[in-house]
Amino acid sequence: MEQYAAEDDPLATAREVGRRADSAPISAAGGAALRFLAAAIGARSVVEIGTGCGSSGIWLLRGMRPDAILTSVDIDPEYQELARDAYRRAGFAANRTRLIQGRALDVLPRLTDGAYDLVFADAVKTEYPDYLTEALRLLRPGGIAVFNNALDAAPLSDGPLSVPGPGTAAIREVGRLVREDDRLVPLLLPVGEGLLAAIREDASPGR
Ligand SMILES: C[S@@+](CC[C@H](N)C(=O)[O-])C[C@H]1O[C@@H](n2cnc3c(N)ncnc32)[C@H](O)[C@@H]1O
Repeated sequence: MEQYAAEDDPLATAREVGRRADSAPISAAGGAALRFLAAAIGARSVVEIGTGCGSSGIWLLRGMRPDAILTSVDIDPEYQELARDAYRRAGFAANRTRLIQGRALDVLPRLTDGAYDLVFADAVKTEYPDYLTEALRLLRPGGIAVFNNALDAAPLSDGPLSVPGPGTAAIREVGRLVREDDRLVPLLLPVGEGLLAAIREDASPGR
């Protein structure tokens, strides 16, 4: 499964740059799932939380419509410069991306309510429940929130390593919040690092 999605030169280069910079680029399988989801809903407007060195952004842009804009937030301006290079190498014009430098929880409240088709979260795990709150405000009805590293919520053994850290506890919490929210259609995809996805349902009468 992990090898099915192949990375071409721009993606392989972005991964290598990200690996050297220690920015934990998304796996090819996870990226392919992001591309699929963006394409399935014809995404025109996407928010990414955690630009890194551009790997997930390239996957998202490849699924989005040709005129779509990726808004990507990261606290680290150097990562964002590397991401800008990665998007350019992948053939995307500069006006297809809006890179905003800052803390996610400072930047997200400034973005417009209901204006986005997809929100992808891949930054601070302990902030995932807050990202969910922001995503539900940012998404249009029918839009999708996606959280990376969802499999970190599942301990692989009963040994000492299975004691949940704060990141693990937050990922479990966001999983519970998504599952128990009647406004959301949840899906846990066991690809890559694990993607927790949720469609924000249309709340119009008659549904
Ligand atoms: C796992 S990496 C993102 C990888 C990227 N999505 C990719 O596939 O290449 C997490 C990113 O979150 C950023 N980050 C850390 N704390 C942050 C914060 N408070 N607000 C926004 N971004 C933050 C880091 O600088 C890092 O680039």
